[in-house]
Amino acid sequence: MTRTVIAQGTFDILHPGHVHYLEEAAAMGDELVVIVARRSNVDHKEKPICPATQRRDVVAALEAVDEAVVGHETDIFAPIEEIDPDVIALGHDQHHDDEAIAAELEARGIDCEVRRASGREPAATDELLSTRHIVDRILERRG
Ligand SMILES: Cc1cc2nc3c(=O)[nH]c(=O)nc-3n(C[C@H](O)[C@H](O)[C@H](O)COP(=O)(O)O)c2cc1C
Ligand SMILES: Nc1ncnc2c1ncn2[C@@H]1O[C@H](COP(=O)(O)OP(=O)(O)OP(=O)(O)O)[C@@H](O)[C@H]1O
Repeated sequence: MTRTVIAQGTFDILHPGHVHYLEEAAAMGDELVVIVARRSNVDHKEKPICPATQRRDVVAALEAVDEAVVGHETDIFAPIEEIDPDVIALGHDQHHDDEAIAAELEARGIDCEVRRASGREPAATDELLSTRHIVDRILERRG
């Protein structure tokens, strides 16, 4: 049986940290589906610059990714219910509470494991492994 993994995030300006996360998530199963956050749901940091459909299309073009979808506007568990994954891979630094997610999955009758991916160690000292760092660097050098 195909083991489906879900990864999710903003993916505004892609960098090797995203690739690391998505490759690790893909290795947790046979098929990787990525949920791309809507602008309205990114409220714990600066809003993304690129439109959601653009972020989705670029993520979908990555080798590790089988499918990318723009997330639901109000109920972040609605796409999960529809996709019915075997694993949800949380990013190493994501603010979501693993146990709260597991409890909501159980409440909705979704039998799915919640796992954490690891962080990528910089391969070179000048690697920019965060969208925020890339934006800061652009402002510093071109602003
Ligand atoms: C299991 C799960 C499902 C999610 N589904 C959606 C969704 O359907 N729509 C959405 O806009 N955001 C969704 N999100 C939220 C974002 O993907 C993300 O966590 C956050 O808004 C963006 O911040 P980040 O990239 O720093 O994680 C989901 C998050 C989790 C953990
Ligand atoms: N350096 C990294 N190593 C491993 N995973 C990462 C790294 N950077 C981001 N990710 C993962 O990619 C997913 C999407 O993250 P997001 O798009 O918020 O990236 P970000 O570059 O960290 O953004 P920002 O810098 O704006 O906080 C998250 O699950 C996050 O944990």
